[in-house]
Amino acid sequence: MSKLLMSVKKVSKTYKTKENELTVLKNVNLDIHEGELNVIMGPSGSGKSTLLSMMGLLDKPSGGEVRLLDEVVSTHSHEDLTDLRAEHLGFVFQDYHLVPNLSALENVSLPLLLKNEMSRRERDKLSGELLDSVGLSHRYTHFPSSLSGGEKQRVAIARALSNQPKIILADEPTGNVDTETEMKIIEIFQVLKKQRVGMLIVTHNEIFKQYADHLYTLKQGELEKVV
Ligand SMILES: Nc1ncnc2c1ncn2[C@@H]1O[C@H](COP(=O)(O)OP(=O)(O)OP(=O)(O)O)[C@@H](O)[C@H]1O
Repeated sequence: MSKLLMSVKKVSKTYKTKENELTVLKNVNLDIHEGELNVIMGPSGSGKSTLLSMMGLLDKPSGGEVRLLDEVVSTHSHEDLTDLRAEHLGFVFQDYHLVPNLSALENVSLPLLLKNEMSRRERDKLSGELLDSVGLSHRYTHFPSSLSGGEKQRVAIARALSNQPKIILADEPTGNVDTETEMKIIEIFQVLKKQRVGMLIVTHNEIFKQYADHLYTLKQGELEKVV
């Protein structure tokens, strides 16, 4: 059995507003092992992005726990979680979250700059290689505003890979792309699998069904294993 990288145990999430409470996740259990592609599908509003935020250590569950490398991390401080994210996780956001006044190369370099372990030259080299690998060698100096949706998506993927994370979490990674780019992105995930990266993708795109090692559906906050 391959190594368990991350898991959620009995996770629930309730959003509280002044008027009411909305329980979005109910008793969710999920494991991410190295080299495995996990795919979650489910209707809009079923809680997919919420679950991904818990696993990306961007938000805390109301109940249950999130474990990273066999340590409970959901109780850690905000600062600790920021460090753990930088060290172990690559996150691809549904709406890219690129920094508008940085070029494609600078956006990809950003996690490396924050980690502060490489010279500028090394950062640029690695970031350039990552942009090459997602087919964007001709877009190093472009700002997000002059990139297409699919190009932004690929910059976001390259950025998620730049700190060489053990785990990739991706929210609708083929959301705005044409078929050719979709295949490129799937190829990237296949390469990451070979590199033993553990992945969780939430998507509406049925094409991922055929590539998933484990397929789940999330319906009204309840996760069900399909494969
Ligand atoms: N911060 C919040 N406060 C209150 N309710 C929220 C908050 N974030 C999400 N929700 C609600 O939680 C439910 C689940 O949202 P979520 O974004 O996780 O769904 P999803 O499955 O990712 O949807 P989609 O496929 O459309 O992206 C929705 O009803 C949403 O309105």
